[in-house]
Amino acid sequence: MTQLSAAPVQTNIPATDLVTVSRAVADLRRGEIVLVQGQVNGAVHCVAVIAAEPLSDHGLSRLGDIAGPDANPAIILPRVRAKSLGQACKDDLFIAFVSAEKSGVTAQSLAEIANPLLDLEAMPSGVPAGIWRPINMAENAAIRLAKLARLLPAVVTAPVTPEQLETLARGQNLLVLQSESINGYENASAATLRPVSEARVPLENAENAKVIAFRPDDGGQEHLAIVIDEPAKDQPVLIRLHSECFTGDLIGSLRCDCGPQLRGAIAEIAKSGKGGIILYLRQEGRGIGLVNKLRAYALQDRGFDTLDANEELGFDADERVYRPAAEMLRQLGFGKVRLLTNNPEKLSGLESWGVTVSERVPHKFPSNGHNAFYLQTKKDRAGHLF
Ligand SMILES: Nc1nc2c(ncn2[C@@H]2O[C@H](COP(=O)(O)OP(=O)(O)OP(=O)(O)O)[C@@H](O)[C@H]2O)c(=O)[nH]1
Ligand SMILES: [Zn+2]
Repeated sequence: MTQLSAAPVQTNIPATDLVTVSRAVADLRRGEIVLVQGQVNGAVHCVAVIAAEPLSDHGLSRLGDIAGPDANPAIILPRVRAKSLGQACKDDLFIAFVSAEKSGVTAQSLAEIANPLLDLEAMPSGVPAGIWRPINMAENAAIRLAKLARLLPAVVTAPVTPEQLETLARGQNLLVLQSESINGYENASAATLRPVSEARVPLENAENAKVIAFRPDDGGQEHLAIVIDEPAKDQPVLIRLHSECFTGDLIGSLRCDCGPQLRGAIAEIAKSGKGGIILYLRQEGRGIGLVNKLRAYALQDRGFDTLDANEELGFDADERVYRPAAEMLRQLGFGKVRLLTNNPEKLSGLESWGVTVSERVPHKFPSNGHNAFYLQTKKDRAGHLF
């Protein structure tokens, strides 16, 4: 971990700042420019940011106009990507490439640099020579914002002064974000989750079930609690934290074990006769989103394992946070749980937010021939307890 990524995460972020992050996520996904300000040891860095993935020549030229004639935009890439482009970058997680000239840098050439699926061995032709430099606090937060937007973690940035930032925000109606609001967004947003709807939903293996939807104040994604029967609040409650998996939960993908785990948890809770809860967390692809998970699958078909594929794309092996789960449990009135899982990080994640895990209940299902290597990798490299 570099010093930058180890920056302390602030969790008491004003509600208006959370809404700004939520709005900026949508702007970034549309190819819009946002402004990020970061401060470390008294030094202030401000950048105009555009995501590399939906980059257009129009967006790039707007960013160039913002940067002015003397400053060239930089592309911020994951270390692994820079390495495969022939750049040694020690232990920085992300690195900036600044081309020496503006001419020749097109949206397409930058998008190609950013996409590890394009299998580039060397700098694509058409991109002029340039320099590689460490990223600053604002650029680090911009990468985090791209991750929150479930885009590839690669952005194009142009440096601006704090005065320019003010002028641009007013004159061009661009959002201004503080790096600590971006870095702390997920946990701070989880603290504002509130139940917004609830209904009885009889399930195949648990007829007495209800689904409660929780929404954060900033308008971010809803998480769901599936409550089966009437679990007692003064006893440890049997629960599962289930991260969303469109492919496994919904269409029966054999690449993972999510479908059997979800249905198995419902059946096991119902069978216990004491009730329990499944928290269905909107953390598809271990928090990288469905589109990026499909990219990770494509890399796995080229020989990467499930953890390396994430890292090749510029993500951590696991990007999930557990405060949403802890917050929903708290609001439902449960402080002690028996957790259906093989993943030790779920235990420590919940406990770090004040939930007592009195027991881990193993949750293993037979492999199906397609997911054996995936399950073995989780055991060998992610410490899963099979
Ligand atoms: N990035 C990525 N995500 C994956 C892959 N395979 C499955 N997933 C996601 O991994 C998550 C699996 O979630 P869980 O089953 O809740 O968690 P787990 O870490 O396996 O832990 P337990 O099942 O509780 O033991 C889901 O969000 C899936 O979409 C993969 O190859 N890459
Ligand atoms: Zn799955």
